[in-house]
Amino acid sequence: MSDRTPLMAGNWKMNLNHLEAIAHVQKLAFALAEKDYEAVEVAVLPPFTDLRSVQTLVDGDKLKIKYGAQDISAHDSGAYTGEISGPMLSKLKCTYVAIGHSERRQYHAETDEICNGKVKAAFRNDLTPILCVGEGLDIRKAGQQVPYTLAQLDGALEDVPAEQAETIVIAYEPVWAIGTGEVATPEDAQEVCGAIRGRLAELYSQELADKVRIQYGGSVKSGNVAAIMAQPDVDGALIGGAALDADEFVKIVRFRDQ
Ligand SMILES: O=C(CO)COP(=O)(O)O
Repeated sequence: MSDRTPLMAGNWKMNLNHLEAIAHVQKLAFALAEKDYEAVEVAVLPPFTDLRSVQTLVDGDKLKIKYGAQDISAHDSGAYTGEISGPMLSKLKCTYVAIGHSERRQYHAETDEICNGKVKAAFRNDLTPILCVGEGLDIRKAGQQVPYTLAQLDGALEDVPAEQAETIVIAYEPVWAIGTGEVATPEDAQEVCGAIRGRLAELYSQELADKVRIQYGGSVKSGNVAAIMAQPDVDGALIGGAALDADEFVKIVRFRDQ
């Protein structure tokens, strides 16, 4: 068992307005106990428009729930209509920012180069990137999931120094398992998460690789989380649909009880 603290993060995607966000975080705060936060780091990634409301609640009640954004601009300010900058997110005391989620890669044509710019913007602004990588079904069928995912990792980490890379979170999310109910087997998750850790050791050092948390994402639920978390290189989960149900999310946080 590693000494990496598991990170359970709820990616709300484009769900829950700011009033619903407040109600949801209040439910989580009510259900979660001190011992949960000691065992697991708990985070939510709401839409941008909810972040101020979540910050006010977390700050006001000194909650231990962390929060962050689902995307970030590669630029810190300027004429970039519709974008949200790193300084804006760190001013709202965000801890995390998801970068390169497959839905952003697919619908917004985000390349590894764009992700690299966003990873650097996050670090420049004291935000921890949750870098999402993972293959589509065609790649999986061709048995190319490891080289494909490692190439995404290499691209997003280009010129990122070790002192920054050691704090990054990597989320391995096979695209074919997202929102489909088709969860990867624990062995599938371990194969790629283990390869990611191996590549971090090659790019940086084994010591650094041993510090980095690697999450699995894709149809995680209370019923399958324990088996996935039992894998040696899986240090948490990035949860989509199941994170919108507070009771279910709390059960996932308590994966050791499942
Ligand atoms: O994309 C995901 C989290 O970022 C996973 O989504 P689901 O848990 O809904 O499959």
